[in-house]
Amino acid sequence: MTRHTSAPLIGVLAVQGDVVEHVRALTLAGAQAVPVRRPAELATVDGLVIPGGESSTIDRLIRIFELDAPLRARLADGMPAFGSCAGMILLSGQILDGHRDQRCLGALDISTRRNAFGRQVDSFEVDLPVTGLAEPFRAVFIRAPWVERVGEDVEVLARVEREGSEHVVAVRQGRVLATSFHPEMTDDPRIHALFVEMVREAGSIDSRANTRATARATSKDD
Ligand SMILES: NC(=O)CC[C@H](N)C(=O)O
Repeated sequence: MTRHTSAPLIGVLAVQGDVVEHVRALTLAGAQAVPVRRPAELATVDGLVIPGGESSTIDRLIRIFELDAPLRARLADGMPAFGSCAGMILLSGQILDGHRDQRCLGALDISTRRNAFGRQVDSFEVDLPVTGLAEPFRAVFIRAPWVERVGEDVEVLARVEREGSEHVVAVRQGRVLATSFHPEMTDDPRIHALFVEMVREAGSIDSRANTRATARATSKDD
């Protein structure tokens, strides 16, 4: 599952949403990127992006494609993941203003409010300072969520100010990254590069742990 080359294999969940844009951004950021539609494809990737789109539709399709259980299992097992916009909603622990029956994957200890900034006409762009990036990032918000509650293990990477209030719009918790905005819709690969680095780091930590486990098992056999 974990490769040792410098280009990790990163999947983009491809049931609905802006898959092609993420594949392109990941490739620019130095990863090998593949669409993921089947459990067998999910099993081969070192990390996964959940794209922007419509979170309740993606949630429904995940279940129809029988990806729900394998996805939860891989996330619980420490697979790195990055969600943008609808992807952030799906990775959350709680959805506010969700569709009836809409579920989330609980990989981030956050509560996310859907369509928090208003309707489609309220889509906007700002130059956003993001922790870990030297220069502000041109952030594109489209019917975006914001993060209303952040658990204590969650690091806030960015906040945006709208109409006099500040809202959390980028977070990281361990191996899971999420943004309310769409870095895949710009030509700037820095957020994807941050995620590719997280995947590389996770791969080398896991392979060191595997080496130690093998060494322990071998020494027991001696
Ligand atoms: N651009 C987007 O991904 C929009 C997200 C959408 N409003 C949802 O609830 O899923």
